[in-house]
Amino acid sequence: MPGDKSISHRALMFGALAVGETVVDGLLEGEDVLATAAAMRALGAEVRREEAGGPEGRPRWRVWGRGVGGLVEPADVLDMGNSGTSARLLMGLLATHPMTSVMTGDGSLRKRPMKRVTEPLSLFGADFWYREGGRLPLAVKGTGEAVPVSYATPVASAQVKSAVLLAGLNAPGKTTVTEAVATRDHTERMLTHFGATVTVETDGAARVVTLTGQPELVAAPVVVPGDPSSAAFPVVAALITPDSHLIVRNVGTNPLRFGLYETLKEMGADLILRNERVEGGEPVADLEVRGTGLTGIDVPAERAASMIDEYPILAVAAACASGTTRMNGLAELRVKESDRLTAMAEGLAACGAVVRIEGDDLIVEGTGTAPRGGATVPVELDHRIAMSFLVLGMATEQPVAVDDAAAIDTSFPGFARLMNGLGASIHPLTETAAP
Ligand SMILES: O=C(O)C1=C[C@@H](OP(=O)(O)O)[C@@H](O)[C@H](O)C1
Ligand SMILES: C=C(OP(=O)(O)O)C(=O)O
Repeated sequence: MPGDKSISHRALMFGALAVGETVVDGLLEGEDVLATAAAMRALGAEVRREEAGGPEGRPRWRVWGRGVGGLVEPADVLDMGNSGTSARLLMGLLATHPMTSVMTGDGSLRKRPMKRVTEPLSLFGADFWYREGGRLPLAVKGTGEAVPVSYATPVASAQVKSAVLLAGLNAPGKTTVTEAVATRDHTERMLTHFGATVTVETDGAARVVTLTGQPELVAAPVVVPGDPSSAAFPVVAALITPDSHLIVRNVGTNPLRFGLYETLKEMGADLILRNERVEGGEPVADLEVRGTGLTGIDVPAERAASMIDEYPILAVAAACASGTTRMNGLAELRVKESDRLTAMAEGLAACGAVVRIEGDDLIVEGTGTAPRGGATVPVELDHRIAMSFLVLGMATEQPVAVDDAAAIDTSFPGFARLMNGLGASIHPLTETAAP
């Protein structure tokens, strides 16, 4: 599996703030992470790639950091491409550096809401200018005299939590984020790994995370595990293809990222974790899966944060399962790279599935066999929509097409090659000549 996207972004950002050389193996070389790498270079860090410097001749990345508070003003606009994580986490860093930066992104990112981070970041003393609705392009004037902040996140979002914690890195005293539902904790884990003091108190599903500001971050090696959000595609492909048998090696199993696999097991998936171990502070395992059929279930809203990027591919699994699957509490899907709730409902319906949206819930009526397929689905710059419908096409009678597969490279370079090696037939459609 390609490296974990969330962990890859953080390895580059924290490496750029640490003193010394951070060596990163297994970095995801997707466009989103490359946008973070370019931004960290523009902010003064040295970031280098060695073609075959890592284990088994894989690329190795090295980052020489500038110390907490040591980033320099970028000379040009920072282009975060398609990546919400790059944009929002970086805004946290920029908010507490005394300089002015301008940020933009692609047509998808420029539609996504940024007030969810600019509002808490203003509490540190930063100023923001943005388009209507808090949209990119955006300018931030960071403060050199930040005050620490205590903030309760109104949305379950690891990006909001992380943006506040990263701003808190360069504020004296304790910055606290309270979240009503736990979201992925890679920021907390990796900041601790780099020497920061981060405490986490839990109260039922809620968490209170406290960071002590202005630590000296010390360079530390990072081994990036395989991305469970990417592994979801071959795993579901195997589950919806009868008689499949697949082992996916080295997949991160962090419990705050593992909701999809829990859900698939509840749907009756033959899914076994092998060789469970801890690598670089994160739990990993090999996943063994067999295609033996799935049954629809109710997926509780409380689980959404632990599988937020996996609903498109879960909806595909549900369309091939027998019985009703109800996915509850998906409001956040409307503000991803596209409106994923609508994209899945419309795309699955075009492929012949029975599906509906009720409020923020997605309901898919499975018949025990895959829907017929035979549609071309608009991707709207959303990698997960593209990959989900291509996987569906492995099980349908008629082929499924997507109108643009380029976005897949943001998180899963080599997706088509890998899936074709498993028996898929993903290929560009040849243009028919104009009459
Ligand atoms: O912190 C992160 O690395 C991410 C958090 C999630 O976003 P939200 O915080 O908006 O839920 C997720 O969708 C994204 O792919 C990666
Ligand atoms: C939502 C996603 O990423 P981001 O928010 O970083 O664009 C994703 O990868 O599905």
